[in-house]
Amino acid sequence: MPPLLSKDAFSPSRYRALFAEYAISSNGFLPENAPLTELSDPYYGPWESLIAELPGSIENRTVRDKVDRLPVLSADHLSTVVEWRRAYVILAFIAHGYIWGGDMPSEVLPPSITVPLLRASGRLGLPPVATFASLNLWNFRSSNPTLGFADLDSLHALHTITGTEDESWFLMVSVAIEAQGAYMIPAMLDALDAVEEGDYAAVTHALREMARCIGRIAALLERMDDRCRPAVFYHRVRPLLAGSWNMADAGLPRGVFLDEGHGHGAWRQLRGGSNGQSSLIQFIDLVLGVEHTSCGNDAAAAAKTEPPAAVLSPSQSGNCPRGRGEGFHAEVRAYMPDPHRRFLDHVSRIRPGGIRQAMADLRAAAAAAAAGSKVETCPAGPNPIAPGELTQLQEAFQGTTRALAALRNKHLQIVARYIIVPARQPPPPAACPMGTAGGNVGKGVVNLATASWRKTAAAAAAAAEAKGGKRYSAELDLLKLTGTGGTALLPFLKQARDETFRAGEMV
Ligand code: HEM
Repeated sequence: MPPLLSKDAFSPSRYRALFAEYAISSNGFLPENAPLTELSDPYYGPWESLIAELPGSIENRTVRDKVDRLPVLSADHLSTVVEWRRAYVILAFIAHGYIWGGDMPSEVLPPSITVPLLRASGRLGLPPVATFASLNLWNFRSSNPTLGFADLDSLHALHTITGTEDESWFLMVSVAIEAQGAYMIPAMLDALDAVEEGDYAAVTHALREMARCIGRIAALLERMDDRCRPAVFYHRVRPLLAGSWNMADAGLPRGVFLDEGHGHGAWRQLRGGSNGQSSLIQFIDLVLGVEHTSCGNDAAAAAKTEPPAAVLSPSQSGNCPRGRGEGFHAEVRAYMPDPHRRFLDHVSRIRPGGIRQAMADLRAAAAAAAAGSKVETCPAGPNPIAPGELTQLQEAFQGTTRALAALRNKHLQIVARYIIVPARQPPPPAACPMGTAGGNVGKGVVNLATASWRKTAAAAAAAAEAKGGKRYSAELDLLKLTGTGGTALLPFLKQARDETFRAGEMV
């Protein structure tokens, strides 16, 4: 699917210096060129061999043995940024394979992975865990680059943790979405400028374009079902990509100890990889002025744990328990590459409250003018706005926020199909071709999928007993299901959708 407009239509060359500073390419938050497929220095051969056979090593339970025999390689031979990214991708995948690739999760990550992973993640400004950057942004190739990275059918993941086509497709849907949304970045920066200049027709036009682009993103999201089966996602992929935060039920009550050797190391509790870490969606929120306040997590678990040590924007703070402090959306910025996090901070400073606040200011000024009060200057821009123009702008803004709320609604439906429904069904037997990870409740495997199932089954039994044996709806317990990022799923996602919708109604 080609982008709506050519990338040149919104003169990205204007932003060349800005985009260079914040590592934004003509593919948005994706790199300009497809990521490196191999570290050419033979010194890193052991890493390359391990990642090449990772799914098989997890499946036959040899991954830990192999990692334990791996030497601690120095990161000093990495030089270019694309090499650092590749090292981070490899090591984050192996880390998850090591932690979750056994019957019980491993509470300790050995020095052979911890030491270089800490170097690579520190260099890139990311936490030492699989993130949207390692799984998606820097983990793809295209079999037909001339079609652009928004062409989902030609995208393939460089690495997956399960070796399944389902996982590759799951990861690539997000890559295509990032590419599809890329041209909105200069377009919306132009729109913020146009507010400043009082060129409201341009803002209206940009908002309409944005709504159409969000529609295309929604169409890509809907293609998830084409090649990613919910049961494979839920029982195999998701448990292996889980983080170490809020994972007590899944067997990591203290998180993971990152062992640096020689008696050094630290316990860390980190969110797992999640599309919620996409900078693109947060960029759209910021420009529109959609504000999120949910912590997206179980308050008790949140209060016990620390956010990752990374620079966080103070701009968004939610109604979160003390000790955690930020809303989910602000907190996951620590899981974005450092330049992208700084870019979002930059955008939030251009016009706090985004176009929503500008609309509110314009409306107040127009109302004051209609009432005959003297308006010294219009706070949203230098030019007063004509009533007809204001109506058009308002409609365009509402159209865009509705499109974004509809996208979040589609996402909720996906979450229902890929998490809620499979969580209600018993795990497949170990012998099933879907594989073993997560399908081994009876054999004592402990991970996110089996923990959710045990919780639901136990609650159902208890409730059935309390109700005199009546059939129990597991609905309430499903509300407590956690995402790979550690969130209490449905309330959080619904709140994000409703906050989006409300932003449109506020103008
Ligand atoms: C099978 C497909 C998917 C599933 C099961 C899924 C699941 C989830 C879950 C569980 C969360 C809660 C946060 C967390 O625990 O990390 C979440 C959040 C989020 N996801 Fe997805 N997701 C899927 C695909 C996508 C895709 C393709 C996108 C790309 C647009 C996306 C965008 C988001 C965003 C932006 C959030 C943060 C909440 C928000 O801002 O609305 N998800 N997702």
